[in-house]
Order: sequence, then C-alpha cells, then structure tokens
Amino acid sequence: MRPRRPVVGIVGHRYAVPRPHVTIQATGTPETYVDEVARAGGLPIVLPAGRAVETLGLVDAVVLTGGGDVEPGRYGGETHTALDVDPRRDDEEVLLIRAAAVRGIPLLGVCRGLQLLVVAFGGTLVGHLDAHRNLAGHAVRTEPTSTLRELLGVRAHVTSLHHQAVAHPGDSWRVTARADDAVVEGIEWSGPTSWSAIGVQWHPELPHDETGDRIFGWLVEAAAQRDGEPALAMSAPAQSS
Ligand SMILES: N[C@@H](CCC(=O)NCCCC(=O)O)C(=O)O
Repeated sequence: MRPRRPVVGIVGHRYAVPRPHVTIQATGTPETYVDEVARAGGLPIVLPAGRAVETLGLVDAVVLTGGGDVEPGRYGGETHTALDVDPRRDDEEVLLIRAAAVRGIPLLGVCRGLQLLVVAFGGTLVGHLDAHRNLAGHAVRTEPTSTLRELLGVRAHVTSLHHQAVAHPGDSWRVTARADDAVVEGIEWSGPTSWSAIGVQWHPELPHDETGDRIFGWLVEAAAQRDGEPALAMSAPAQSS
C-alpha cells in the first residue's frame, strides 16, 4: 500500500464571525498553519477546539498555534491590563498537551503554544515585555547539540509577535534558542520520557518567515517516524457498483 502522508492535527480555537444578522461562533485556525503543514508533506486537519483530545487517535502529530495570553494564575503570575486570556482554551490545550506527551505524539508549539507547553509542565512566564512585538523580526541563536541547531544552524532570522516570554522553562524543557537580548525563543522536550516536542516563540507558519519549511519539515518527519498505531488505513475508496 502506498505510504500515506502523516496526518498533522492543528488545534483549532474559538472565534466569532460577525455576519449581517448574527454572530457565528466558529472554531478553526489561520490558514498559514494549514498551508505550511501541506507544504512540508503532511496532511493537515484542523482539530475542533475543546474536542482535540478525542481526535488525537486520528493524528500522527499536533500543532499548538498562537493566540492570546496564558492565564497568569496558572503559573503564579500577576494579572496585567494588556492581557487577553481565555482560561477555557488554556484548560483544553493543557489536557491535549498532556495526552500527546503520554502517547508520544510529536508536537510543535508556536508562540502562545510554546508558552503553554512550559506552563503545562510547571514553568513560568514573564507577564509583559515590550521588546518583541514586531513582525520585522529579529535574530535567534540556537544551542549546540539541539534539534533547532540541526535545523537552523547557529543563527536564524525569525518573525516575532509576542509580549510575553518564558521566565523559567521548568524541569521538562531545555532552552535551545534565544534572541540576542536573551529572551527564550526555542525549547525542546528534555523530560523523563521520549517525546518529539519543540516550542518556538516565533511564527514559522508565516509566509515571510525563513524557518517554516525546516520547522514544519521536522514535525512531519517526526510524525512519519512515529511507530504508533497507524492513524488512518488509507485503503482504496469503495468502487461504486
Ligand atoms: N499572547 C502571547 C502569545 C502571542 C501569540 O501567540 N501571538 C500570535 C498572535 C496571532 C494569533 O492570534 O494567532 C504573547 O503575546 O506573548
């Protein structure tokens, strides 16, 4: 049977779609993530917000996307007027992170996704910093003997859009990339179990980000390597009689 493309689940989030006479409550994700997964050779599917854990058995890898701020109470942080929190999304995605870790499903966390990975395993965040909120981006430096070093080399230019950052990564994550001002820009799983999981503080899914193909390429390759139970036996469609 022709090998199938690894199925990559992109965790959707809720948002409102204003229409002339009604506001529709939707769940979904920016198309840039879908396009980048497909470009890297994966089969992208969007996992509905709040139901991602139920659908984990269908995927070979997961993408946690960007978005609002992690609720500071989760990591002992202070509230801040600039924060836009969604505790319900935090709850659901922390459950998903832990389920993916237990099942060894490769995971990429982007921006808020990285921050939630840290908080989900006991790390903490800086509540607010002004420096990194510009899409023009900045350079990052990777750590020796890290996956990000293998993928990106010593330095790379990345696209950035965040006002929070990692304060302490916790015991389960190794910091493997930093900006020149020492802000954490990349983490890799270093916990007790083997799990292919990386977080990046920048936005590799954005078309003008130069790291996208390599970062999403890593995830799709990790998904293909994963020898878990096959997700979908892509048998030939039933012949219509
Ligand atoms: N809120 C956090 C995370 C920032 C983040 O994920 N930005 C992406 C914005 C685009 C989107 O909503 O997908 C921070 O600011 O540090």
